Amino acid sequence: MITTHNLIFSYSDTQKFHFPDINCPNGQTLLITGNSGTGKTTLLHLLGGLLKPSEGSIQINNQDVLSLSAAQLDAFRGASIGMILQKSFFIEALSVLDNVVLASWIANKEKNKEKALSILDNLGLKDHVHKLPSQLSIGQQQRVNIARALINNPSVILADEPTSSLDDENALIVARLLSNLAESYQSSLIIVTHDQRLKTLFNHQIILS
Ligand SMILES: Nc1ncnc2c1ncn2[C@@H]1O[C@H](COP(=O)(O)OP(=O)(O)OP(=O)(O)O)[C@@H](O)[C@H]1O
Repeated sequence: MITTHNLIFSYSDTQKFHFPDINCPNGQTLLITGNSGTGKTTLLHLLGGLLKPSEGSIQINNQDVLSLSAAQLDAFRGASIGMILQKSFFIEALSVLDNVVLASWIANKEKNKEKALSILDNLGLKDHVHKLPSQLSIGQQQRVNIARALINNPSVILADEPTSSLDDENALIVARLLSNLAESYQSSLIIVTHDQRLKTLFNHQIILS
């Protein structure tokens, strides 16, 4: 469950973002759309604790995220937030499986290989786990990204343009998959996108202007 109240952020004196309040319960998907430059990625980075607002509050499962110290926030992010960024950043020398296992190691010093295999299997990547990321298609790489974000059972999944580099078929597959996984894991899923194809898929939407 993630909620925000009165979030305000500025990169400079001339540009101030005042974001609408967010309320995304467990298991629900919220789509945040808006034209280029309206602050979608900025908002996602605020929600993920990568940027700090000048005003406002963010609560994740009743934790006031902005009251945490930098070290506490790092630990909280690792345990509670899964981020799917627009570009995939893999360790290219490691297999798909090891890239996913590494994410659990970073968060809690556990090498959870069985779970990584099970998530990759759920995502239709069973036959690709021992390949290098560069040997996969873009759509498959995006699914590895999703596996990596889910390995620690995050309360909140934040996805930045997860479908914009995908063709129509893969875009719909990835969007539905993400939403179904969020529901079955009872995570709150927030997708920011300008991908018009997703607009018909989700009931809960906020448009930034
Ligand atoms: N690090 C930064 N320093 C200064 N200004 C920035 C920075 N990052 C983004 N901006 C500005 O903030 C505004 C919002 O950027 P943001 O990336 O959040 O928009 P967006 O809605 O995600 O855009 P797009 O759909 O094009 O990705 C833009 O005008 C951008 O130039």
